[in-house]
Amino acid sequence: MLRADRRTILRYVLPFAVAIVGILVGYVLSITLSGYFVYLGISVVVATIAILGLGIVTGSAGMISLCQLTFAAVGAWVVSGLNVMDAPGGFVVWLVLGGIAAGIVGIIIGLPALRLRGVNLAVVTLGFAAAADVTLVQIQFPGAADGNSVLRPNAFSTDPQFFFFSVIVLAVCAVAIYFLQNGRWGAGWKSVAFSERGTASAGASVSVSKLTAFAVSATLGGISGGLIAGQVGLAFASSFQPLQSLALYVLSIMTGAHLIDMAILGGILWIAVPEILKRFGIQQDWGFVIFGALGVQALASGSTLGGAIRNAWWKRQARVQAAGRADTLDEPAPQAPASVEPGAPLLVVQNLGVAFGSVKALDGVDIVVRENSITGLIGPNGAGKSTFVDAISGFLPQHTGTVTLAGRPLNGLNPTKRARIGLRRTFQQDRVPPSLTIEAYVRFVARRKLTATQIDDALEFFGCPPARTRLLNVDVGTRRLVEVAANVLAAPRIVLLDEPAAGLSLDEHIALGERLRQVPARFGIAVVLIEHDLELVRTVCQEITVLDFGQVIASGPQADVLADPAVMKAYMGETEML
Ligand SMILES: Nc1ncnc2c1ncn2[C@@H]1O[C@H](COP(=O)(O)OP(=O)(O)OP(=O)(O)O)[C@@H](O)[C@H]1O
Repeated sequence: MLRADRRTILRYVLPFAVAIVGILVGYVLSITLSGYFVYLGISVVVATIAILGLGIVTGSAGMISLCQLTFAAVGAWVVSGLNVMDAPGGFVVWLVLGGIAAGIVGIIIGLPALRLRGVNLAVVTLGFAAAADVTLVQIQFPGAADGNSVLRPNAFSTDPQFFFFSVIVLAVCAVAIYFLQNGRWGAGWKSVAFSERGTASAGASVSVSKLTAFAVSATLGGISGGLIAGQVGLAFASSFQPLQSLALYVLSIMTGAHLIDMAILGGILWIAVPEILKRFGIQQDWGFVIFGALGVQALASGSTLGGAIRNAWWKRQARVQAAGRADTLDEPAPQAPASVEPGAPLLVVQNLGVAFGSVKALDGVDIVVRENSITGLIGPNGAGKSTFVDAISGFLPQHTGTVTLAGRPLNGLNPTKRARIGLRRTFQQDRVPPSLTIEAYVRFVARRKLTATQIDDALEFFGCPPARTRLLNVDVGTRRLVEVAANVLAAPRIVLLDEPAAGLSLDEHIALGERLRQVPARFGIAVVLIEHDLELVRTVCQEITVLDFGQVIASGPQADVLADPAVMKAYMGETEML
């Protein structure tokens, strides 16, 4: 395993090193390329910035945006307007202001994304692009009518110099995006793309994740538009048409433009395809047909070029690492610390009821979970266990009855707020975003400062793979363990585990049981374990509550509950089986 401190250094130093190399390459190209290719080079860089931004909404956050060039038009408009006004600060300041203005428009356009998905969101964004296009044609860009050309920065006034300037802007944007992608925001974007419920239960706001994705994406769009204004001098609506935004979208989903190298490839294709057509004497509009065909292929295959290449590489790496390491889950659990006595009532549920139409999934359920305790919640299929977890964690606000955590009423709080005040849950279905590394996922879910060593220790305790492992390369059972470890590292008051052992082998069940038993003493957290596997519940839980047809039929110390004839009858159907 890579040492934790080396891992941290690599994460911070590498992106700057790559950016500096990129800038040097840009400088060399700026002094070696001939005039026409310099102009094309500027266009490639500008398109790369726009596609990189688009990749955040489409590739990272899994939404659709068909108006990236309209955000670019906002940036170009602001730069042109400030140029006409001869505003202080010069081109660089105007460029930044253009990006900020586009970012604000991005948030406004992102608002419908809080309610809309898929085709509906596509229609909204395309409608915005079409409306903006009509308006721009009518009113034109500031300075366009009287030929008031945008002034480039003094040191970058020639085309080769402006190309070099654009490369520097791209490098700055790329480093910023790298850190955003690998920070909380990026984890939020990837999480929301995979599961909104999983995102909320990690204490993150789904709305904030979506809006930040739109804002950052539009900001980059605005910066690219500002650069276009500097490149051409006089901006016109024809550079920002909705059809071009559509083609840009196609390139972003085809290449996987949230990845910086793939955004560069997208930028090259954006310029190269029409250029090649021109060389062969074919009308450049045919480029849209080619982009359309590539888009259909990308949507049909469901994967991006960048994603496919990286997945293949990571799978290979995972195989090499797996060969060199014994499976930690099979190792005996760490030495148990002294067990702690359960404390005061922590989670108090009174008269909880949930109805789906005429089906009463929960009816008058009372449960008390004490601090530092492990309570098992069992019952046959359809008894209401998952409904209970959903109601307690805030996903079923229509429930009746009251729920308090450490005396604080939870009624009316959404899942994000409940997670933030110390009530965490895991899911029966896989809600762990495969596009993250284990470490990034753990940091996202934990929502608190953790050293690499703390993460490594907790992962080792739960028998998870090393922190750098991609979740994509981890089987579903192990992903559940990572989910448990991450939620425990969040240091909540209580964690509700919905069938955490599903997908694990028998040996792994036993190992997990041993580890869960130690959670209250080791981490100071109360646990509610929802399980079908009675052996696991027997091993782990002091107290057990049994649900049947949405009602509590028994509750109390393990031995008493499991000996209860009503439980035997309801849970297993026949008494001999318990
Ligand atoms: N969204 C829903 N709409 C309608 N009925 C539902 C819904 N969710 C659950 N139910 C019903 O509520 C009851 C309780 O379901 P729930 O999934 O909570 O049971 P469970 O004990 O978790 O079952 P399992 O062990 O199979 O996961 C079942 O009758 C189920 O069909």
